[in-house]
Amino acid sequence: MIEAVGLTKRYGAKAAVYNLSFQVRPGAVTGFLGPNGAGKSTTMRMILGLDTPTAGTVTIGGRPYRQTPNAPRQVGALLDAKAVHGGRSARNHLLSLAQLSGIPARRVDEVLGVVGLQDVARKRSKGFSLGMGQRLGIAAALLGDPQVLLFDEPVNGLDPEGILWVRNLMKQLAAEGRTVFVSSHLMSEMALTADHLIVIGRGQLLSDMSVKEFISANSADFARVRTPDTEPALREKLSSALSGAGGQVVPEPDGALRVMGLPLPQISELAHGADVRLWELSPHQASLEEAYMRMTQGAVDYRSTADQKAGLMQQPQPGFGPPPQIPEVPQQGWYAPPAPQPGANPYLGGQGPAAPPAAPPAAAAPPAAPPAAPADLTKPEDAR
Ligand SMILES: Nc1ncnc2c1ncn2[C@@H]1O[C@H](COP(=O)(O)OP(=O)(O)OP(=O)(O)O)[C@@H](O)[C@H]1O
Repeated sequence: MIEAVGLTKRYGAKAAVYNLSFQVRPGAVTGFLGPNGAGKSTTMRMILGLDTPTAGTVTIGGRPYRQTPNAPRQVGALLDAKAVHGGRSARNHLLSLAQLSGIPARRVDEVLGVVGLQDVARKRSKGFSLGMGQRLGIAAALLGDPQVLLFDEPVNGLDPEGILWVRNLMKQLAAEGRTVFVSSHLMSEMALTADHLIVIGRGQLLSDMSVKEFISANSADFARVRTPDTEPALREKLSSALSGAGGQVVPEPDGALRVMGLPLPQISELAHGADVRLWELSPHQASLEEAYMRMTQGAVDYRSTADQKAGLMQQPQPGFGPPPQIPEVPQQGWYAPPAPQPGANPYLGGQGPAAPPAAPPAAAAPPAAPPAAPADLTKPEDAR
């Protein structure tokens, strides 16, 4: 199990991660979601001992990564698929990692088969596409047959077949009882892959619950009602009747009305009572993607000005309540468990208990992939 308690990382005045507490349990795929710059990679680097927390702790199986005996054998990670010596072949790259951790060379051929790179195993990786690089990074993570796996954006650059493959691989690894922690900013993909979701925004915890709970907590039922396009007055009449009965009514771009807070039969009765004919009355549920966008929209750092001008920014969708705001001063008990230490404003430098920013490790490469053990997920061994 991975456990973070009050995890905080500051880079000078910037709090990349602030007071983050969560657990990642074995036997499940846990999706780690958040918009660009939310702090996902920083958190993963701290889990792997590649960055030092400014405050708080993060452990794997009860110990910090760097104090874990044979850590590379316990934990495999894909952090940056480009962190590969481009002049080496895929096989030689994996062989060098294997040798560092005492992994037998036959395991290299096994994982090359698992990720589908056996045919290009002797080609230099600098000629690899983004997707092939991702597969090589995943092979390195699997090399030691570890019980704990971290993948930072593993589907980045993969085609649909590759995305499906990664999805199934993650599920299979979790089904084998492993701890699988996968970062992404794609809610739709995580909804298909993950059992549990940890969502962060601007370094803080927004949500920590199962996918099932996330869906029921964040998707809202509503009705779509459409009156004859030829008689706009009927739409206004119906809108007033529905609002008068306590419904929340919002016009949809195509001329229909979105109605929250009233059951379908009551909407029908109200329309009948107002003498308004209906062309459509249908039940809907907001998508998970929509719920996620809604949840994180207060925590999006980067947004195109063209999108803003074109009105393409995510608009608040009715029915979800006010969007969660990242508080200026973090409040104890606000989504996240209470801070182990009283917090200061993470967005103001030089205040509070912040330690000086820790120097990142010289090499931001994933930990060497660790020694082999019997693998359920591999293909039969190839003869060398
Ligand atoms: N070494 C660093 N020095 C200064 N700031 C950093 C450093 N690493 C990360 N940051 C900042 O910390 C914040 C979190 O970055 P991080 O890469 O962890 O986010 P992320 O959720 O992984 O984003 P993305 O989805 O875009 O990869 C960002 O604002 C980033 O600019």
